[in-house]
Amino acid sequence: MNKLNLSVIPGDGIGKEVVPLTLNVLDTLASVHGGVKFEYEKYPWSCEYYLEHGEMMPKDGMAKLHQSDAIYLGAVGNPQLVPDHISLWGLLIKIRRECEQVVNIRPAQYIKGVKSPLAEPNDFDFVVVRENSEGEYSEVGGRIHSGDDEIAIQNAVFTRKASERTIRYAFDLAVKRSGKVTSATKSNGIVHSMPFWDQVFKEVGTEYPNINIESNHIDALCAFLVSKPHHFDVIVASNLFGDILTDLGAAVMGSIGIAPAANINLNGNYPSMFEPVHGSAPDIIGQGIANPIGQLWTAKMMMDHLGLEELGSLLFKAIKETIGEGIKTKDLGGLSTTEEVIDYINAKILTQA
Ligand SMILES: NC(=O)C1=CN([C@@H]2O[C@H](COP(=O)(O)OP(=O)(O)OC[C@H]3O[C@@H](n4cnc5c(N)ncnc54)[C@H](O)[C@@H]3O)[C@@H](O)[C@H]2O)C=CC1
Ligand SMILES: CC(=O)C(=O)O
Ligand SMILES: [K+]
Ligand SMILES: [Mn+2]
Repeated sequence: MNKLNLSVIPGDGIGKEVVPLTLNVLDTLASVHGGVKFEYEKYPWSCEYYLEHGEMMPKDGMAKLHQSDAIYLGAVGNPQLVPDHISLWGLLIKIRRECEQVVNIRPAQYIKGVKSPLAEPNDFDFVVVRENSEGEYSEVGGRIHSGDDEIAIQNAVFTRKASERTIRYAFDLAVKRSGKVTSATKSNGIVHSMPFWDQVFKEVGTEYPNINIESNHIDALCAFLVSKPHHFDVIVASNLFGDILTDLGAAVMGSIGIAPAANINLNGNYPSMFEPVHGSAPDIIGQGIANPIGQLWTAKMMMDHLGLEELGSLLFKAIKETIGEGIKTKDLGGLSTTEEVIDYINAKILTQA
């Protein structure tokens, strides 16, 4: 029996509603497989944990995570209890950084049965490769003075190492897909880091003569994701640009409740982390209507990452068929609860296996 140890962090808000239920689906997948078992280490780290302990996770928390084969996280953030910059930097971003999860992979594709707000979604299928360790998400800066004289300075950090490995990851992915990489830039307004990013993109691109390359300013790229999402294959972006593009990707799919993400460690020293694109959705907590598909599609990415591609495919097929058969939560225009969607997907997996 291949035992896989998963660190499970439901986090806040709908993370707590969705993550525990999706573990049932993981168990179903394991039972179907027969040769694999998921063992869960569950951690209550969250904003409530912060109120009790004064920190988002304990001092030895990171060492515990390091033991696992993967980290499975819901969402972090409850601004009513803890300011977002404290909760996210104390847990989500801390894990991304300390586990050296240097790229964030976020696919978006047209899913039959999900009503895209676009008149002609044209079967789009793209992946955003987001730099996940630096860029605009930086602690470098500070605030001084007060009142009318108050100043806030926030520095973005772009290293050759991180830019290059992100861009190279995007090219390698494009080799396996349809052979096109689009870089998100803003070198007309951001005059140091973005021309640098463009230069690295061009340099790495010369190593991939068979890949088509293009560069779009982030503002135009946002518009193109709405007007012609089918044009794109792999999009590579800095941390903030990638963050924004992937909520947009989720929106053109039809709901942020279905969008998945994978924070990937590339050096093998620490586990990767799987968490959906969405946050803790405070506006729908406690109603039983959170869409579990984002979390489950994320679990599919985790299966693929753990070398269990057949389970990943089985899960994705069950997800698509469930949506196709109209078993959908409110955000997708359906009437089903979170639990009903999960139960249906579980049953699908069992009948198809
Ligand atoms: N990776 C993470 O853990 C992230 C955490 N956050 C945090 O989450 C909190 C809320 O942030 P928001 O900006 O409101 O973003 P959000 O993604 O939590 O919610 C945006 C909108 O999408 C809806 N939504 C999100 N996920 C859904 C799902 N699974 N099913 C149905 N509807 C869903 C929400 O109800 C809301 O109307 C904040 O504390 C924020 O910092 C935000 C984004 C990512
Ligand atoms: C924080 C956030 O929105 C993200 O990393 O996706
Ligand atoms: K999340
Ligand atoms: Mn985001």
